[in-house]
Amino acid sequence: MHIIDKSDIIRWLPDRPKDSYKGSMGRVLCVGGNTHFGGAIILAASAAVYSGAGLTSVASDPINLHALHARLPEAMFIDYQDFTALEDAIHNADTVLLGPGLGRDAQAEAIFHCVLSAITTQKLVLDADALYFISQNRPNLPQTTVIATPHQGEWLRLTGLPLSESTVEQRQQATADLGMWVVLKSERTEIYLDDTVYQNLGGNPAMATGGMGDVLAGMLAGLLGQYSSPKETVLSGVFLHSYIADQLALNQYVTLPSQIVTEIPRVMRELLNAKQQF
Ligand SMILES: NC(=O)C1=CN([C@@H]2O[C@H](COP(=O)(O)OP(=O)(O)OC[C@H]3O[C@@H](n4cnc5c(N)ncnc54)[C@H](O)[C@@H]3O)[C@@H](O)[C@H]2O)[C@@H](O)CC1
Ligand SMILES: Nc1ncnc2c1ncn2[C@@H]1O[C@H](COP(=O)(O)OP(=O)(O)O)[C@@H](O)[C@H]1O
Ligand SMILES: [Mg+2]
Repeated sequence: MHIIDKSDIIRWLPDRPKDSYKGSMGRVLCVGGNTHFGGAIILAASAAVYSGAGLTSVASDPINLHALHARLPEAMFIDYQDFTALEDAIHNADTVLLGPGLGRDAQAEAIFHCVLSAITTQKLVLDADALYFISQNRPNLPQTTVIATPHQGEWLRLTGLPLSESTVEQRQQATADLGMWVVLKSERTEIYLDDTVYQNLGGNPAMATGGMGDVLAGMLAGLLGQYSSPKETVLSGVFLHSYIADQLALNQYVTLPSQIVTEIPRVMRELLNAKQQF
């Protein structure tokens, strides 16, 4: 197992080209947020915007529209019950995040299948309730980069393998069977990328707050349109999320997911400055 190394993260961090414009910095669509869990998709979309995505849209229940725009006017909005609009939005995106706050009812299941069928070349990040539907249905996945971000409960539901009673080799085989890259979240998050397994040593108990995983999923989606290598993006997103949380925890008993979000641009700039000094 490889350990994620800060010097690699710094080396991989992309410098925004001089001729960057919003359409070249990643077009992200975040799908989720039912009538109960709007906060989950708002946090994820905020993380995508603050990670530098050029254009971010949210497909969600209309009840979340005003809350989203009050916190994140940068995001565009689609009613996720309108499947024509949803499919159009997917085709206009280069990365889709599906799952935070989606719920598990019949409407959520229909949206889940609509998104899976509409994906063509878009990279796909699956989190939360999208992973529930994967574990229930085992649908065919699109032939594109698919990244799942389960916590231990979601992992157990997906694979039947308890984290504490399985080996890395068993987990590697399980991710190969799933046909996705897997970010298996814990206090020592493991990242399964084809034949290579990485471990992230960052992170701390001040992160144990609802919404923390939604922010990670949004960061991954936001970064995917900016890096040239999806593997380097996943490793960088996991590292940055915990690195920011560790900085905040030096002075705070608990680190709120929304505080991680607002720190992302500053910390990315800090690491880019370190890169430019070499
Ligand atoms: N502000 C919001 O709107 C939030 C909404 N959320 C949404 O709430 C819905 C349900 O998410 P849950 O994660 O609770 O659903 P799950 O039911 O998938 O996971 C919780 C279950 O997993 C078990 N578990 C075992 N190890 C765990 C671990 N290390 N971490 C977490 N759980 C572990 C728990 O005991 C529990 O039974 C999702 O749609 C999610 O996106 C959450 O993201 C929290 C914030
Ligand atoms: N004690 C801890 N040490 C390190 N990281 C933690 C700890 N508790 C939570 N985290 C991190 O917080 C995130 C929690 O994700 P998740 O359970 O999906 O949250 P939510 O669904 O509430 O958004 C993961 O990235 C996990 O690694
Ligand atoms: Mg979660």
